[in-house]
Amino acid sequence: MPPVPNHTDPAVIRNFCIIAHIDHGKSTLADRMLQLTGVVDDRSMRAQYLDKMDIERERGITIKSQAVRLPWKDHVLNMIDTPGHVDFSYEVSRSLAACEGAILLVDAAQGIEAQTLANLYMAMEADLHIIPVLNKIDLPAAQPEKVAEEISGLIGCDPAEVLRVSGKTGVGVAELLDKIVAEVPAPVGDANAPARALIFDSVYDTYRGVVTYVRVVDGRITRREKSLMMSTGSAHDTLEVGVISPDPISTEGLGVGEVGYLISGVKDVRQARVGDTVTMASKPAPEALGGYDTPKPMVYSGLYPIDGDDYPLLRDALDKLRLNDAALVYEPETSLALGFGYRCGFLGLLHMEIVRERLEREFNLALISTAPSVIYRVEMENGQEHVVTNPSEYPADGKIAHVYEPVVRATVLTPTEFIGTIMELCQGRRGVLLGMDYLSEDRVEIKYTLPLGEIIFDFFDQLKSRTRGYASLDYDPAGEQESKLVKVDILLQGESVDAFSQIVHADKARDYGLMMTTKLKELIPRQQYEVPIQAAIGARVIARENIRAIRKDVLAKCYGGDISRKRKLLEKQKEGKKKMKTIGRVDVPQEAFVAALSTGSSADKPKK
Ligand SMILES: Nc1nc2c(ncn2[C@@H]2O[C@H](COP(=O)(O)OP(=O)(O)OP(=O)(O)O)[C@@H](O)[C@H]2O)c(=O)[nH]1
Repeated sequence: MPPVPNHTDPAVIRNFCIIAHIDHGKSTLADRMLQLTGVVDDRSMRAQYLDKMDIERERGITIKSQAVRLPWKDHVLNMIDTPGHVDFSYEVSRSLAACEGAILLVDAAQGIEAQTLANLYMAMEADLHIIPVLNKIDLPAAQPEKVAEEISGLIGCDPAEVLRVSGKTGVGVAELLDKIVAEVPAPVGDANAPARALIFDSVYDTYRGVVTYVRVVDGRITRREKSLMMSTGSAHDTLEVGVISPDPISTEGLGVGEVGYLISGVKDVRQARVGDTVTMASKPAPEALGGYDTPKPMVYSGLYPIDGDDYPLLRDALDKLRLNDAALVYEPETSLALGFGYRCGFLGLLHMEIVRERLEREFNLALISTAPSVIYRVEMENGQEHVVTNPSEYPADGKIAHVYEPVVRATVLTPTEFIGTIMELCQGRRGVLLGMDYLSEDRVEIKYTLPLGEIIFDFFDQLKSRTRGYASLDYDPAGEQESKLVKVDILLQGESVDAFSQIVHADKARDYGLMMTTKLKELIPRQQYEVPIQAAIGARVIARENIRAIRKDVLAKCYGGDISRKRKLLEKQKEGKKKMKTIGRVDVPQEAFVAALSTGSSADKPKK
């Protein structure tokens, strides 16, 4: 591996990122760049580099290099990775703020998709120089002419200017690197000013503590002095400063325009949050770099261990995850039906799924999660206001004046043949059409305002199945709207089961009630007496099912007077009952909760 030139002259630095829809080939192109610039040699590319990543992954240390330094013809290129999903859009915007240029990568066989647009708009807002690139031109299905036209329509360039590359074969990648040097502006900053560096990522590494990825804007970050986080005002020893290429290489410091990492005595990522500014404690900058924002949860759900004894384990696991996830919030919660658990707040559905999956996989926990809920704002007639993230906190009916729910502006990109079915889906979810734009003859961008609460169930799955996977979705928060919302309770033998309560639009209350009562009728085994299952809004019952009584005579088989056999059977029955939760007088098996609460929804999953 050639030595990494330790340039500090901003004139030779180019900071860029690659923005693309999922699967359009960002990682593959990045791999080719690593190879072509000699950062990873051809032989070790697969055999060593990626293998090492696997080991890292297994051991749970930092998996990805968030920013890689690539030497290219007397220049230093810093490639900065951006998280690709809407849940993390604040973090994307911070990564973009660390760059001067962006490669807009579009799969030549797929064309522009929803996240291509979302990321492009963010890059344009950050004033980045955009280099449009068509990828996968080696594919027989590639339609470079058509997609180049789409891109040119979007950003107003000449279709002939759109570079054509293949991340797979490496065609065009050297030209792309040359173009980055030629077109992306060099960073500018004041080398003599007090240091200011933007944190664009922060990860917890089991061995090294919090590793903070920074882009220096002014001055110099050095390892000899204490560093200071500007939003918290806390100073820490600077243990190590360096660049990544692709292994961490420690350096004396980082100057204007440079991108690298910083390790300080920070204990968890909340103390070194994405978007914060780092300065040097000896000569602190008077003003932070703009735009620091604390991530706000959008979706809440209760997480409960299936085995109540695992509650302390769940608490430890959440504490550990928090070291690495500044956006995760949680507080203890008790449910009559599910016992002790935590109410957790997430940035979105994908974030929620990732957290749950990590808890189950990394910490071996079996969990029940309650239906996701958005944040409702309830104004009472007496002027009081409640913020409700859990249906059980919803104020009792009667004195409610107004209820507000969060809405999003959603963009769906689709082949024109699916317009009808998509509109039907959005309308059914209380969507309001904002407009339609044709990207080409057969591809269209449809914009809707939709309540967030309508998207968090199975919207994405519905969209994918109705369009055979051809439509893509992206959405941004767009404030709140007043709606006619009600809380539907589910009662077993007159006893409300908090885990099943849900806040829904008044027009959909009956559907929800019917769905839950029918589902539960199937899931709850017959008891020794009749059990009514009711759905109710306040005292008004809107749906009802009955589980008929059965008297299961377990002793019937025990003819004769074999008393020990009788006892065994009775004990076995007692064992079985332990796995039941008792609601009032009704025994409900755990599986019934799990099954009744599973919505089958899943968000757009990134592969990484
Ligand atoms: N034929 C062909 N396939 C490619 C090319 N680039 C990427 N692929 C394939 O496309 C798929 C997605 O590529 P990735 O590089 O993982 O895509 P990505 O954009 O990084 O995906 P995310 O990380 O999930 O956003 C993989 O199966 C790649 O092998 C290319 O130039 N030609």
